[in-house]
Amino acid sequence: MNETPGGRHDYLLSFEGIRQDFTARGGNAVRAIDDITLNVVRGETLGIVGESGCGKSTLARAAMLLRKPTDGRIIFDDTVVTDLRGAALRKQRMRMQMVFQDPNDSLDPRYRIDRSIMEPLLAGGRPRGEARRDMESALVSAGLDPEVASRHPHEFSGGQRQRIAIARAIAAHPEFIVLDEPTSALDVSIQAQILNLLARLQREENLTYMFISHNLAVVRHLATRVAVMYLGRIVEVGTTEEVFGNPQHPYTKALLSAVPDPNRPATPIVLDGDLPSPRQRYTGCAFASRCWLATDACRTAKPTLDDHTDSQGAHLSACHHADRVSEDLVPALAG
Ligand SMILES: Nc1ncnc2c1ncn2[C@@H]1O[C@H](COP(=O)(O)OP(=O)(O)OP(=O)(O)O)[C@@H](O)[C@H]1O
Repeated sequence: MNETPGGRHDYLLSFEGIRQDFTARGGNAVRAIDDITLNVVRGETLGIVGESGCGKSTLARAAMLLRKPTDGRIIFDDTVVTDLRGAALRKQRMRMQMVFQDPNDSLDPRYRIDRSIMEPLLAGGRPRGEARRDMESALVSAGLDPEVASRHPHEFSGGQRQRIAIARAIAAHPEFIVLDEPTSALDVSIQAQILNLLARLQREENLTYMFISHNLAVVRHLATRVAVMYLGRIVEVGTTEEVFGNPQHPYTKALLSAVPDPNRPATPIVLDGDLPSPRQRYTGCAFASRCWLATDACRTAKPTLDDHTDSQGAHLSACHHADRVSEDLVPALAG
């Protein structure tokens, strides 16, 4: 089901039934992501939120074609990219880039900045003169003096290093960037600068972002739409306004309850019950063991992502009781 109005042409990237298992010695494999179908709309920032271990990074790595999923396919701009190999895969990878939480993951401490930025461009077939020009203009776009090119990463602060990592990502002129917790390791005072930089670059370069973060306040600020993950599945997706303002899944409601809101005192919902293991196979809803709305149906039938608005599929929730989530039915668990 499409979670936004419009057709395929509106989507830059689509996950279709993506599953990722990691084999384990003895016992069940870990199912890190489980049957994810999700579209990324051109020009948007799609926020991906959820607790540690819910599969956000695995989804990001799948999007970047760093690992072939166990099942399912990824479509980028009308091409099925999950089967690409060799030169075609390298060419595709130039169209998509990733910014990591730790800039050191993309900057080799032994290399000068110019080498770190230019190497992937040269590997992608860009002539040296052009690669140098792209490197310098990317540094300027990222708010840096092109002179930094001749220096090494250790000569810079964390915030500047993240600017360099962002310059490296945009130098390839990608269409799509996965931002994996890009500000989590930075001082609060620097975080806003980096978020503003990312927002400006998105406008200037027509970029589409997939933005992974634990920080819901930051997601609310930057994302156009939000997808909420729980144990490898998308449990809710919709516009940021809809998901934050009118959550339709109990798990989203619990996550949001811990975010300070100037308009109401925070009453965090404390989730009882066991968090199932990603090795466990279950028949019903993965959240049922912790959910205050759970009924027998939730323990036996897996809920699918369904539309819960009148607005042409803008807001989907995988909950048998989505229509009851907005009701104030959680007092027993409010702590
Ligand atoms: N290479 C791997 N081998 C085995 N298990 C893995 C591997 N990578 C991830 N997992 C497991 O898959 C699940 C999802 O992990 P993932 O890192 O994608 O979650 P996450 O939401 O990004 O977590 P975090 O926010 O802590 O980074 C976890 O149970 C994790 O232990």
